[in-house]
Amino acid sequence: MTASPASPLYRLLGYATPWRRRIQLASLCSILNKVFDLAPPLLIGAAVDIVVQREQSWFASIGVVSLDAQLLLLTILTILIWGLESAFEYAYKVMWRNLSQELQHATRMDAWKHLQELEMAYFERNHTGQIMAVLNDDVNQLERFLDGGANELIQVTTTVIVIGAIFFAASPLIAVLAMLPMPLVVYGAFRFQHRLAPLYADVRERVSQLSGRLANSLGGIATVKSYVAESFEVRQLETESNAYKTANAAAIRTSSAFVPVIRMVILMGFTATLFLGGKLTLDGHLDVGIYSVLVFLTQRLLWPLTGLAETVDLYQRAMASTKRIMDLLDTPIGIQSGGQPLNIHHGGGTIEFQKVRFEYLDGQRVLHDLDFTIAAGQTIGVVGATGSGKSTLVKLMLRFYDPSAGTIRVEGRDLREVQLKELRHAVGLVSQDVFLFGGTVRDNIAYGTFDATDEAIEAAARMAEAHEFISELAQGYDTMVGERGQRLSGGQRQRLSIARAILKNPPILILDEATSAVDNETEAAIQRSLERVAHDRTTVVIAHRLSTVRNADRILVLERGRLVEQGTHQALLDRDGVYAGLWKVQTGDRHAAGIQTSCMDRGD
Ligand SMILES: Nc1ncnc2c1ncn2[C@@H]1O[C@H](COP(=O)(O)OP(=O)(O)OP(=O)(O)O)[C@@H](O)[C@H]1O
Repeated sequence: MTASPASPLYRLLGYATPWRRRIQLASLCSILNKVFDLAPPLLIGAAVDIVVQREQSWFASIGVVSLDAQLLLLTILTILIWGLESAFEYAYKVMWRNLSQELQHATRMDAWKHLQELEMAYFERNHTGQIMAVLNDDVNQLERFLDGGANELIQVTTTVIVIGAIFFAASPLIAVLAMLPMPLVVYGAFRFQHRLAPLYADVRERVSQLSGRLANSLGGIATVKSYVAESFEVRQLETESNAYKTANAAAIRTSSAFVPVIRMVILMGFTATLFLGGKLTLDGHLDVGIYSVLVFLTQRLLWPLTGLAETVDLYQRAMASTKRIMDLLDTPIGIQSGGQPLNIHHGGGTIEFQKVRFEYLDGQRVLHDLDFTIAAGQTIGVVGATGSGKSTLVKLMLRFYDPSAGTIRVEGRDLREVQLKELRHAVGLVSQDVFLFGGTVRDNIAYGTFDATDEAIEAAARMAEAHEFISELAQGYDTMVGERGQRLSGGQRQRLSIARAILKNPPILILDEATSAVDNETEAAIQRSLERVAHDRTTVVIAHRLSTVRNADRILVLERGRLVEQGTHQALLDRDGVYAGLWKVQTGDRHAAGIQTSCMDRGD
């Protein structure tokens, strides 16, 4: 994921621009609630003032002389203030909570949408579990902060300002002494925040490592079991979990020190108010009512400031998470769609590779200057030893990656210039790694052709020779296939994936080892259906079993990323080169094939 130098808060505010008005309104409600919440000590002061000063009280000075009227006014003010405090409390809670829900939903959905657009190379660089941690844990941290933390920060600031103003109005001298520790508190909070930031960034990173390990291990649970590696997996997770615990311990040590330190600093202000205010009152320089207000208010200052630690803590966690979410959102899309429409019709679909070179991220050259043309409507076989680059060829045709050099054209257009969605709509891929989604048989066939009718789905299944086994399942087309299609056999899964490609009805069909996981009988069945399907489309068939491609119009033979031979099955046999060698191996003429295969293994 990429990183931006701007602060996470700044980036979050930029992201939250559409919610700005509502954030301002929620902030206003938080402020007003706090202002009314701080008023009761003033009411107590007024009550003391009334009973001590009687007709010389502050209320009397504004014209309410009768003691009964003063008490009545005090009662009305109290009801009003408490009523307003409650009303604003309700308003800010509803607003902040709804905002937090909307923002968490929006960030998750935006991150997910952005992820869908990212190229395959991104998913090779970042593990699934790590990406999931961003979409779950990090988004939840942000939600938690907005749920309560944002309001806390606003209210603490309001408290300091309001109480500061009252102190200054009551007695500038005491105000200065009481407020003296304030800069220390704020400085302390920022210092802590500064120290906590990298610690929480570390914690977030550990969470994603942990989640990565979990996803990886659960994904390979059958391998774990078959290799009796359960205790190895437990130890591995223990390492990650311990790292998470240790990272948290460092953060806990620092964040826990905050409250005691701040409390001692505040104590200085409180004792100054208590002592100096008391002395001034005894000497007759300060009214009893005002003294009681100041003592109560210093208390009101104390508690929110100790709570500031937790809020800073929450804030810091949220910012560490925000950074990761924003980094994901800002990751540039490596494979950008071109603007031109493709408009391939059935029977069309010429594919040209012109001096195509390719390397994956590790920089190892996998394809070397490939040059070939597949005419529209032809069936082309691609064969070659394991690792010779056959599947890579397919990934380039689908633009999962772009070539490092050279050009791939479909219908004469450079793939980089055509609309990506149109290109991928035009290509149907049946690969050796069949992926079924948790859902019904019907859902899986209709994946990608979401508006297909039941009749069309059944017709595709019949063509893929899948209808018969589907009909025998307990719920037919409504049978749940389980996670990744675990409840079906490999051959059944493969037939569903062929039905899926048939339903898509693309002008170009790519079969990457489509029959590799099935028995001979199933292969024959699949072969029959594929011949029917390939009839009016450009078809690329990648196969290890050469019998699968012997009827192809042309066969391309790859060796270590180079196109070493091409021609029809018969022409290649006559040539007696690499292909002929492979054919002999597969048809049982091992002796004759010995020389050829050893050449292939060496890559000569
Ligand atoms: N995502 C990747 N990152 C780095 N290298 C890769 C990646 N995928 C494949 N390779 C490498 O590219 C080379 C070609 O792989 P490719 O999958 O295209 O071969 P293949 O001919 O389809 O093999 P097979 O017949 O075994 O499926 C191999 O050396 C492989 O290690």
